[in-house]
Amino acid sequence: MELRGAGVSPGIGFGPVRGIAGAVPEPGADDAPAGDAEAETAAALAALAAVADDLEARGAIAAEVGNREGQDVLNAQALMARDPGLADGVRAKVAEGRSAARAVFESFGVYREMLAGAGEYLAARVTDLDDIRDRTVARLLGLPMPGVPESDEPFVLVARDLAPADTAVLDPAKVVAFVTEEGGPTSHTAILARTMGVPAVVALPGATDLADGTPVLVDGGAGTVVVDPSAEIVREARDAAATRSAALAEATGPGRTKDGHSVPLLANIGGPKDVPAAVENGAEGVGLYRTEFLFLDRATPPTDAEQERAYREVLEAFPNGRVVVRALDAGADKPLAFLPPPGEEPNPALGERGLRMLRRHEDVLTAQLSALARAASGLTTKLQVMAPMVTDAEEAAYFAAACRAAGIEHPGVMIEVPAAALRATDLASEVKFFSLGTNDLTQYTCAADRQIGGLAHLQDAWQPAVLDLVASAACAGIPCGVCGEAANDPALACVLVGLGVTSLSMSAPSLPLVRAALARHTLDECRAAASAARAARSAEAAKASARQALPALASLGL
Ligand SMILES: C=C(OP(=O)(O)O)C(=O)O
Ligand SMILES: [Mg+2]
Repeated sequence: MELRGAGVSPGIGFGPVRGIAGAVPEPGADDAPAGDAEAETAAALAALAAVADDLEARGAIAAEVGNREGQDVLNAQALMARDPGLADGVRAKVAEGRSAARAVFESFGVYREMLAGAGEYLAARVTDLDDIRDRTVARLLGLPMPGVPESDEPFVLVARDLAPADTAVLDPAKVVAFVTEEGGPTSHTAILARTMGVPAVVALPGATDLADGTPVLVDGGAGTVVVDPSAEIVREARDAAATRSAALAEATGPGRTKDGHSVPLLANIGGPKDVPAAVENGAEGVGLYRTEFLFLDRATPPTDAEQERAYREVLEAFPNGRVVVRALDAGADKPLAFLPPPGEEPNPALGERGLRMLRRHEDVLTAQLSALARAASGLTTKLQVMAPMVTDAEEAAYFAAACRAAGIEHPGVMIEVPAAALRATDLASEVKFFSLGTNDLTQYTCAADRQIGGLAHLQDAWQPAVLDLVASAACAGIPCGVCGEAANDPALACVLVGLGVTSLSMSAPSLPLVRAALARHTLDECRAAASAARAARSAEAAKASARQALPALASLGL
């Protein structure tokens, strides 16, 4: 049986399904204890100790894969599980006649209330506490562990959607593919999958009905999931992937078309931990440093020193290149605990986010820009800083002034609001460069929330209307890159270059294929593909006619 969703991260993954387990039920208040009070207490304390051990072991794994923040979070959780006050609470509840699981549940309840009422910082830790409680109760009741499953063998992770917290401890060596029921091509599950180089299919209806252990073959390029495939199908898929890798290994060096037109190929990163993959894949610099990962899952902003360190680490990795850092893009699909929207927002994507949020919290913007300026001082790397969610020239001028005040010489703006693309020449007189955020630009052009899987067909940067807006921004007279997910698609990358885009930034694993696709086509062929795509009347037709104008794609198995 073959299921079809949206392929968002190319590659082949084969393995048994492991689902993210659902919620752990509350143990009944009247559940009878299984043994006497002593045995029941011993069982509860042993479960707490086992959960703490397990959290520490997962922390060590997170550290091994370079995720030190993940390790800190898990170690802090282990400490909570080992809290002597918690153990006393469990003893007292068991003495009152509760079962081990119920005693654990109620003892956590006392802490939960204390934390929830103790101010913003501690309230944010309630989720961590609930996670430890659920893990302990699951262990006592013999239920599957909540969250990302543990497995000794590689597996295909299946979930409704993946939250950043679910993925903090993912070991890329264990997860051979992601399949999710929700999430569009530009959702953060998709972005994460591409960053990790893990094949992924999203927006697959019924994905969570796949039983644990079912073998599946995931094709993250085609968007298909073959359930229980024959050995021959798996072998063929792996052979095709190997042929493609061999073709890719041939394309090296800076990005350029067949006739030598230079198109710098840059990487999208979320922090210093993504730099090695960018370098390995030949990135000529960073085209989008998403700084919100530094601010995520914490109740206060990172300190000035912490920010400076994270920025400098990235800048130092590209002494001859450029690093384009995006100022904090909080709000909508990237909510931050310490920067909540000012009120209820029925449409968060149209609310206070990006530069709008930074203007409300100018101290956060100023601190970030100063940390960036300090991080770059004395280095040869070219630091460029851009603002997210900019609508008009006044906003662009505001951001450029803030950069200048901090000593940053190359301010730019993201073009992700249709108004900004339509009036690109107004904005171009205020800043030094543009970077097209095609994820949001597509969301806003097609009025299709990027977080809704059912609208995947409209979240397609091949939509001719999106291509028109790209062309409008690209001819405004200043350098104009693309850092949205559109740049990951080799055919679309050629079209973007044909539209006048001057650099492309993408997830590191996509660089070789895009480099190879550009190297096999001339600038004129890219221009012809761009014209053909803009002349089409649907995304599908645009893609089909562009492909006809890009004959060498077939030699890359595309
Ligand atoms: C690159 C973009 O930003 P993000 O995906 O982080 O919103 C975009 O919108 O295209
Ligand atoms: Mg965006």
